[in-house]
Amino acid sequence: MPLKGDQRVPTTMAAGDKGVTKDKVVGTKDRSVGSVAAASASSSAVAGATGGDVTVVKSKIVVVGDCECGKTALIHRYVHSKFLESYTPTGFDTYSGSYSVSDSYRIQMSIWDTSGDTGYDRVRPLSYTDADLVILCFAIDSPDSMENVVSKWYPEVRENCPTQPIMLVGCKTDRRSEAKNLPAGQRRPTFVSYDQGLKTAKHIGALVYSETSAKTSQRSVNDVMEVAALSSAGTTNTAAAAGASPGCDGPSSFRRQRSFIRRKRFSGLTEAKVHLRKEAAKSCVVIHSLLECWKGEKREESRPVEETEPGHCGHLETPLASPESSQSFT
Ligand SMILES: Nc1nc2c(ncn2[C@@H]2O[C@H](COP(=O)(O)OP(=O)(O)OP(=O)(O)O)[C@@H](O)[C@H]2O)c(=O)[nH]1
Repeated sequence: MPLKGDQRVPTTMAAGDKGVTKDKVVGTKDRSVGSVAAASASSSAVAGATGGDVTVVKSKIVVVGDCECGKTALIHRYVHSKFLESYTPTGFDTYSGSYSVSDSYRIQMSIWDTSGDTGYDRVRPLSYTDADLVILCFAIDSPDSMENVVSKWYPEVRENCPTQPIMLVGCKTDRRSEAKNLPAGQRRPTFVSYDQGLKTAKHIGALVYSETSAKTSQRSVNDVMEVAALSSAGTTNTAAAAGASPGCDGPSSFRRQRSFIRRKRFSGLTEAKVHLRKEAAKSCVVIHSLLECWKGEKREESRPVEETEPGHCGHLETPLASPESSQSFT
């Protein structure tokens, strides 16, 4: 069954609101390559658009990591504010979320849940197409899943997303406290420590390292997704918006912002949020001016020929393309 298009996005939201559209918009367990490619094509809309006074930027976030490490539970908790106790192996699923940076700037996320199963190793790479950011997960109660971050996931991500930011997320932190209450004599599982996670994040050049519990901490999950939204919107989208306007030079502030996100390593989510919010506000201004510039050019282009080139046959004025159609320039 092919993946369907999305998506419902609220038109008004408080600034800084995580503003999630709590709809799982696509819920297939489709394993066919074709449907993934189709979805990829439809979600490659990463250009900026203005809807009324609100600048909407689309971003694609891909979530990867070992089987059962907690990817689906993390996304589900964010989108539906509920912990998913049961385990159902994922094929490919996409979810939508919307994050309001300010009253006039919204990031519309397409969140791609993938399977950690090796059976999907040849198909999964299709999910990375047009990704703006990758969330790489492991479970803190599974040292193997962290080893696989370095030996399997990082190489796969870099092969398919050579420059996109990566966030490293250690899932299931509640298991640490759970283990403290184990009856005496019962074997305590081996955990990945916070420092080990941080070290791995540095090793792979991740933007930030964070630990979450989809079971007990909505806040930790929201923080991760907020930083993901802000950093994803600061990378490819601004490039797409710049590309939407071939005649307008990409402003230097836009280039600075992209390189800032690619260079930056944050010590934690709080620091990441503060910096990324500032950068996001700047990028909103940049995107808005690029779109205005592009619209101006379209107006110019669509003037009847005789106005500018006497002697040629005139042509009918073509209607102004909607901002969304700027995607075709990306
Ligand atoms: N205690 C605890 N369990 C969790 C947490 N997150 C996920 N789980 C459980 O771990 C199991 C696997 O979680 P999923 O989120 O489905 O795993 P996944 O990474 O999406 O797995 P695949 O679809 O196979 O790639 C489920 O039974 C979840 O309930 C968590 O934060 N704490």
